[in-house]
Amino acid sequence: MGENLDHSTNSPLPVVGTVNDEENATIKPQGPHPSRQEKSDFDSERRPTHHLHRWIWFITGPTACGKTTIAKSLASALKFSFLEGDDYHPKASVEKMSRGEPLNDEDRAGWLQALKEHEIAQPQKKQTNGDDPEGKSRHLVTTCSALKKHYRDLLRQGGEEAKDLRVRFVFLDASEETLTKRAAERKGHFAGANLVHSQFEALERPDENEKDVVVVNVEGSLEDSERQAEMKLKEEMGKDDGSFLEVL
Ligand SMILES: Nc1ncnc2c1ncn2[C@@H]1O[C@H](COP(=O)(O)OP(=O)(O)OP(=O)(O)O)[C@@H](O)[C@H]1O
Ligand SMILES: O=C(O)[C@H](O)[C@@H](O)[C@H](O)[C@H](O)CO
Repeated sequence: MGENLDHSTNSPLPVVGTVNDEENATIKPQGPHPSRQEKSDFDSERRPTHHLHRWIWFITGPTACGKTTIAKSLASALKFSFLEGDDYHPKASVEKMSRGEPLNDEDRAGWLQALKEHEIAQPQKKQTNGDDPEGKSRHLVTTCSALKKHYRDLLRQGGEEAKDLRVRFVFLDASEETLTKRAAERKGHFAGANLVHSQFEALERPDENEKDVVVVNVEGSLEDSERQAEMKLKEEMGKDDGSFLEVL
């Protein structure tokens, strides 16, 4: 788990980087969107407007639902930047969760605000001609449990304030029993199985009015969950403007 920042010292936000190791460097998006012409047909005059949008996907759900695992897989597959939302929890919150004690709204307020501000502050990647010299996409996949609707509303607000942003959510859906088992089997994570029940007590599942939430059932294999999530993200981004976003 990455370094946890203590917001009282206003420490700098963690550097956003891409999950970009050798093995992933060769991963290409799963081919152009069916309606998409070959990249060679897309020169600057005809490039669709969707390049103007910045996408931020929040991978959400209770502890051990797979936010970090699936977010990293998505960032690799889409060549988006990855951000571990847990790194924004102040040290006191991490210690509290390590003891199996649930966070409350007050504990989460500063954390969510920091994530919201990062959404807006995310450095705008200069529009290039399709090369990506820095290897860092301006599009982001980030983890955030976002257990309650008003937490999600705060993050949505960040998107509205930033104007060029498309903020979307993936809710990783599994039973309390499954997540308790996974949390117990997980090694080296500050949150254990003793935190899972309180997560479900706090959880407000996204309702049918939250149209910007994609639900992924993660009861099956990890590979199946990752495949489902990638397919649903691409479908959602393609719907936005008729063609799958050319990710850098
Ligand atoms: N279908 C699945 N989807 C996601 N994770 C799975 C699946 N099957 C098994 N796992 C395992 O469950 C664990 C999920 O842990 P992970 O740290 O990614 O969850 P998380 O939601 O980020 O947790 P936290 O919120 O506590 O940081 C991993 O060890 C992962 O390998
Ligand atoms: O809102 C919360 O209570 C926390 O963000 C947890 O849901 C996270 O998942 C954390 O990583 C602990 O596992």
